[in-house]
Amino acid sequence: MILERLSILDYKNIIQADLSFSSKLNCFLGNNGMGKTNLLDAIYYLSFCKSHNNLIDSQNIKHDADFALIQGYYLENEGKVDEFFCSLRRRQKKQFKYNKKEYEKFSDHIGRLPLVMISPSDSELITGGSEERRKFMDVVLSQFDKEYLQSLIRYNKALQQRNALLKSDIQADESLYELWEEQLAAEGQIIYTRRQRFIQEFIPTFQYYYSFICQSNEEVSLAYESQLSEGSLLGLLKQKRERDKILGYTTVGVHRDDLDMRLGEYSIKKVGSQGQNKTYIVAMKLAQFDFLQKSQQITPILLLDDIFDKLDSSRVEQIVKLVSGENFGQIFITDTNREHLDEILKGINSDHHLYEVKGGEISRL
Ligand SMILES: Nc1ncnc2c1ncn2[C@@H]1O[C@H](COP(=O)(O)OP(=O)(O)OP(=O)(O)O)[C@@H](O)[C@H]1O
Repeated sequence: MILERLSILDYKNIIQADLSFSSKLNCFLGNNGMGKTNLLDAIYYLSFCKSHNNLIDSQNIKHDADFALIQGYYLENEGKVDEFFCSLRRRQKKQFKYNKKEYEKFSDHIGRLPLVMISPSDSELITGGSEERRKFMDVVLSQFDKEYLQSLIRYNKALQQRNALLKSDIQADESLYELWEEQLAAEGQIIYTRRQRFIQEFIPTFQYYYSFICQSNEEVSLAYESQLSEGSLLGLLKQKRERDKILGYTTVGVHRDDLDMRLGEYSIKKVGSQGQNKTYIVAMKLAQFDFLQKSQQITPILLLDDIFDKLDSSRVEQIVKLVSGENFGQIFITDTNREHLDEILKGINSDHHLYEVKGGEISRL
C-alpha cells in the first residue's frame, strides 16, 4: 500500500498542502508545534475515518475555518490507484468517499488502507488504564477481521443496554436482563477467542523485535487476561447480576480484559526505564505491523512520530535497520532534529523525500 499523493485543506494547523511521496521513506523535519504530527494525523484519518488522538471532529478543522478536506491517492496491488476523500464540516456529519462513492458505514472502510502509527501517546499502553490495551487489540483485529468489528459493535450496544437497566430507578423485568446477557455472552465469546488467538500468535514476533532492538538479554513477556478464562460469560453475568444492580454497571465481560506486560518477572509499568518502555511499545507496534501484513497480504503504511526520543543510539540504529528492510513498505517519519534524520538517511539506500514543516506549511528540501 503506497500513498502517492495527499492534499489537505484546513486540517488542524495545515492550511493547504499538495504533496507527492516517496514510495519508501518520507521524513518531516520541524520544530515543536509546527504541524508534523498533524500531517501524520491526516494520513491516519484516511485509514481510520478518525483522528489518532480521537478528538471530536470539529477540533480537527482549522480554528477559523468552516470545513477541512483530506484527499489521498493510493497505489494498491496491480498498479491500480484509488482516491479516498474525506470532508469534515462543523455541526454536520463527515463525508467519506472511495473513488467518489460515499460509504454507507465508516466501518466498511476500516482495513482498506492498513496503517500502523507509533507515536509518543502510545506510552499510554503501559501507563494508562486497561482500556488502552483493549483498544490496541481492537484496532489491530478490526483492521482485518470484519466479524470481530461487528461483534465488538454489537457487544458494546448490548453492554450499554444492560448498564441502562442496572442504572434505571424502575425495576426492569428479569427477562430483559436475560436478553442482553445472552447477546453479551455470544458476542463476548467471539471477542475472547479472537483476542486470545491473536495474542498467542503475536507474542513470538513481539519478543523477536524487542531482542533485536535492545541487543541484550532483557526478557519481556505479554499475557492476555480475561474473566472469560474462568467460565462462560453467561454464567458469570447471571451470577453477578444482583451485585451489578447495586453498583449500577456490568462488572464482568470482555470490556474488563487486560494485557499483563512484563519486563523480566515484574510489571513494566513499575520497573521499566523510559527507554525500555519505549522499546517495549515499538516492539509491540512492529509486531502489530507484521501481524497485519500477514493477515491481509498487504504491506501497511508505517507512521513514526518522533519515536527516537529517549532511545540510545544503538536502539535507534537497530530500529532504522529493521524498518528500512524489505519487510517494511512506505514510511513517514517526523523529527525535530536534522542531524537525527541525516543519521537515519545515511543508513538507507532507497529513495527518500525530506520535507520541512513550518507553521503548518510543508515544503520539500
Ligand atoms: N484545529 C486546529 N486549528 C489550528 N491549529 C491547530 C488545531 N489543532 C491543533 N493546532 C495547532 O497545531 C500545532 C501542533 O502541531 P503538531 O502537534 O503537529 O506539532 P509537531 O510539529 O508535531 O510538534 P512536536 O515536535 O512538538 O510534536 C499546535 O500549535 C496547535 O495549536
